[in-house]
Amino acid sequence: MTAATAQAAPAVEALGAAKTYASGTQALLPVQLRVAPGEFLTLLGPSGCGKSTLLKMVAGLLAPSGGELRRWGQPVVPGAAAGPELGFVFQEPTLMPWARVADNVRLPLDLAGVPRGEADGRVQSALALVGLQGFEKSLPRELSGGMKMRASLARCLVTRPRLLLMDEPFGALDEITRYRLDSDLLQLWQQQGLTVIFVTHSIHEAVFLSQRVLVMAARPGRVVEEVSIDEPYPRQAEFRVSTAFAEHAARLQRGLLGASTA
Ligand SMILES: Nc1ncnc2c1ncn2[C@@H]1O[C@H](COP(=O)(O)OP(=O)(O)OP(=O)(O)O)[C@@H](O)[C@H]1O
Repeated sequence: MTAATAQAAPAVEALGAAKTYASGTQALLPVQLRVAPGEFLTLLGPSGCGKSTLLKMVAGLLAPSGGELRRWGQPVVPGAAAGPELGFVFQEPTLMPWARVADNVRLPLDLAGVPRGEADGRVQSALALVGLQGFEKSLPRELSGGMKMRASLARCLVTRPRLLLMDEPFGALDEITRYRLDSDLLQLWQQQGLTVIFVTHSIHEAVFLSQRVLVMAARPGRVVEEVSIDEPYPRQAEFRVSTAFAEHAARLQRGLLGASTA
């Protein structure tokens, strides 16, 4: 494959990707999905609709039981190291409690054998991107929940990923902190030209962030609707109280309700 075809390939494709666990649970019926480079896509749905399952299959952390996943045109090999191009942010910040912020953020570079001088420079840049300059020497217990999540995001950005998979990253935060992190994430997404697949239960978070939302339903897990949030960026706080925002939220709400009564 040439560099030109890699550029043209979708960032992510799911070609009938499905998952039935060994227990017999149909976590995800076959999904057809194409995510363009630079897109912000959100998976929205209730607990158990297969959001994490789909994200883990895209990351190669979980093998599909049917169909295929591709990243940048290449088949995803389950269990194979994804490389620095992919970042995965979990709901829990999963920081090493005994290590200072800078050491936590440098971990992926240490594991990859990046020389210390270069790694330290990249850690500084990643901390600046998430607004944590000055907290290099802090321990995780000295940080607020939002700051821990920023550190976790910095640890992900330090490898300079092109694709960010985010599994309810701000779900445990208070609403105001979450709004702030949502806004900062959008800025990062635009600045860095990232492709993002974001998982949430929150209709409002989905509307605020996304270009496109896949509405999902449970038992069995499946995609029931695809909704475009055709609103310009940058999206300011006022967008949250606009009529357009309310209309998009109502549309997603109807999609979720329709799926739960179907
Ligand atoms: N390892 C597993 N073995 C068996 N069943 C599983 C496993 N992981 C998930 N499931 C089941 O698959 C379904 C989809 O789970 P998944 O975690 O993907 O949903 P989700 O939408 O991400 O839920 P949540 O929002 O609660 O995280 C659920 O019914 C869940 O119980």
